[in-house]
Amino acid sequence: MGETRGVTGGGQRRAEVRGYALAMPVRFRGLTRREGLLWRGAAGWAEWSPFLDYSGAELVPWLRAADEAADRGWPAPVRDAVPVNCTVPAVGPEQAHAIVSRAVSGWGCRTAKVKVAERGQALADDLARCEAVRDALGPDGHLRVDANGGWELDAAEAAVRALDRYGLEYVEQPCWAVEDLAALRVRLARAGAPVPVAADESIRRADDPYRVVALDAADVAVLKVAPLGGVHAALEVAERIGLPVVVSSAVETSVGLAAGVALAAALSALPYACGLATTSLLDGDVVIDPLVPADGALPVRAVEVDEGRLAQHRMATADEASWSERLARTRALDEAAGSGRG
Ligand SMILES: O=C(O)CCC(=O)C1=CC=C[C@@H](O)[C@@H]1C(=O)O
Ligand SMILES: [Mg+2]
Repeated sequence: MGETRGVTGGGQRRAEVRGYALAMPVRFRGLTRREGLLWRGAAGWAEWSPFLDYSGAELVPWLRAADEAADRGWPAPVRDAVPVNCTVPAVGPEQAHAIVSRAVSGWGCRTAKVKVAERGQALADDLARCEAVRDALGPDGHLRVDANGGWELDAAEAAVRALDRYGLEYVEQPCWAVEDLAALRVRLARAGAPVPVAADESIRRADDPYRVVALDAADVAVLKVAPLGGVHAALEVAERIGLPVVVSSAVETSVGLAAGVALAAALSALPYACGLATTSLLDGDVVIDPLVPADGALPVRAVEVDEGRLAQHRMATADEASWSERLARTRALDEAAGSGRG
């Protein structure tokens, strides 16, 4: 063998770390490939897969989420399945229609989240995509859009009012600044088009996730387990933020998705379908029984890595070494912060 395999964990826990690399046939979040590290602890399998545009201290919550999965485990669920939406990348109307039709007929999904405001595209592209998704959903389906902060305030108001001809359940992160989210809510209400606003990046990449409440900037809070530091930490945000909550993935394998399902399963209320059906964005998985929706929902259950699948999708040795170094630097940051937490 001779491969140098990483290890992680301080003290007595020295878990073997292995990397995965999966193609993403359809570009999403600027990605055509998803990579991460996996290891197993006493409580289960952990995935640490912070996107490469995350660095330094931003990587620590992702590590705490992984250590929680491996060593502590998650809170008890209050439900045995969580409703999920399908996710439509910034593709053409025909492809969007096919993605949603497959999700409706194959998974029983009744909600679709559509990526809009993609760099290099125009509102006409978003309108055509949402028209096709509405057709595939039928009149009773739920259609939400996610701009990832891509609109300025005036463009956001124009786009949301135009896209609302297809009936929007909510618009996720229409603008980047929390102040603009608040201003947009006021404008939409005044215009008689009060499309709910969901905050995502303003929570997961913010120093203060509660500022969206202080500024009355959102109707819905989107929570992702990894950037918020784990299921327990995200539950605390859910309880404190005082808004309806949607759980969304970070496009992980079923290992990381299981944490998102655990969060959604532990929430006292779950008024919206969750963005956890994202294994379809990856060209494969690493577990024995991937988390694929049925009857519009994902089951609440543990997952086990399939050694054959992991071998098939194993990260190249050099990449695994640099990811392991990234992990070691992050663990050192966490331990230094921990000693500061002392
Ligand atoms: O919420 C969903 O439907 C799926 C997950 C999803 O949309 C995202 C995952 C990861 C990063 C983002 O590009 C995006 C999001 O902004 O919510
Ligand atoms: Mg989002």
